[in-house]
Amino acid sequence: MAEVLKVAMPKGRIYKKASALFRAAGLPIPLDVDETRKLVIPLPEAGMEFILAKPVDVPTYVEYGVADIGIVGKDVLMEEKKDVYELLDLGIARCRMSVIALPDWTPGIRQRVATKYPNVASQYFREQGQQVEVVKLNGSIELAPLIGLADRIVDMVETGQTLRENGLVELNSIFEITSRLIANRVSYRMKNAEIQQLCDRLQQVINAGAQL
Ligand SMILES: Nc1ncnc2c1ncn2[C@@H]1O[C@H](COP(=O)(O)OP(=O)(O)OP(=O)(O)O)[C@@H](O)[C@H]1O
Ligand SMILES: O=P(O)(O)OC[C@H]1O[C@H](OP(=O)(O)OP(=O)(O)O)[C@H](O)[C@@H]1O
Repeated sequence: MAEVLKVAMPKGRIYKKASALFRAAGLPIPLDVDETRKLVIPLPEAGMEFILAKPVDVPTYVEYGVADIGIVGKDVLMEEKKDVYELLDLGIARCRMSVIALPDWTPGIRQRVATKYPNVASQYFREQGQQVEVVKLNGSIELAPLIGLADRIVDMVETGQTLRENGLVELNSIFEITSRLIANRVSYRMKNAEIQQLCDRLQQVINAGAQL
């Protein structure tokens, strides 16, 4: 008998794209479960159970093994550095991590950088040999240079609309972001057949270039 796969699914912008990818791979997954208040969703027909999580917590559930697999942005993986396997690049929720400032920004001796990703930002500026003070914020990061909290920010850019509407410029891009399929190390061995079958089905859809 095939084992049920416990899947940590991020609520929010990734959910719809990820569930569309699963459906394209032939799995009967509902479109709108993230709009209910229910957090654990049994999906017996798909051989799965969804755990609806805050995106940043997905690697934690997977590392601890309460979820066998999960879907998460590369940004979160780079920031959290959890002990999980990264199995597949799903190619969805594409954007980039960038350094952003007001157009009149100039390099100073010691500058302040605001971000939701303090580990990513600290590592980047260390590698660049730049001394900066990193301030952690939890959202609306673009506010920081506008109101004088920071000289630069490290944040995600997709369409560039947020930057344009706030008169900010992208100084440089640090890395590209897409969502990834991750697995718990023990689950990957114990439920290998189920996980491998899912990876193969998803890979086929990704290779076919389905527009989700
Ligand atoms: N503008 C964007 N375009 C494309 N992908 C994005 C964009 N912003 C975020 N993402 C991707 O989607 C993931 C989840 O983003 P989302 O905004 O849903 O979550 P969050 O801001 O962490 O959650 P919450 O709003 O609950 O705090 C990010 O980790 C990133 O990989
Ligand atoms: O280039 P764009 O298409 O404008 O997308 C980029 C914006 O999207 C994300 O914000 P999100 O919507 O997650 O809101 P947040 O500020 O609460 O993090 C990100 O932090 C940027 O602010």
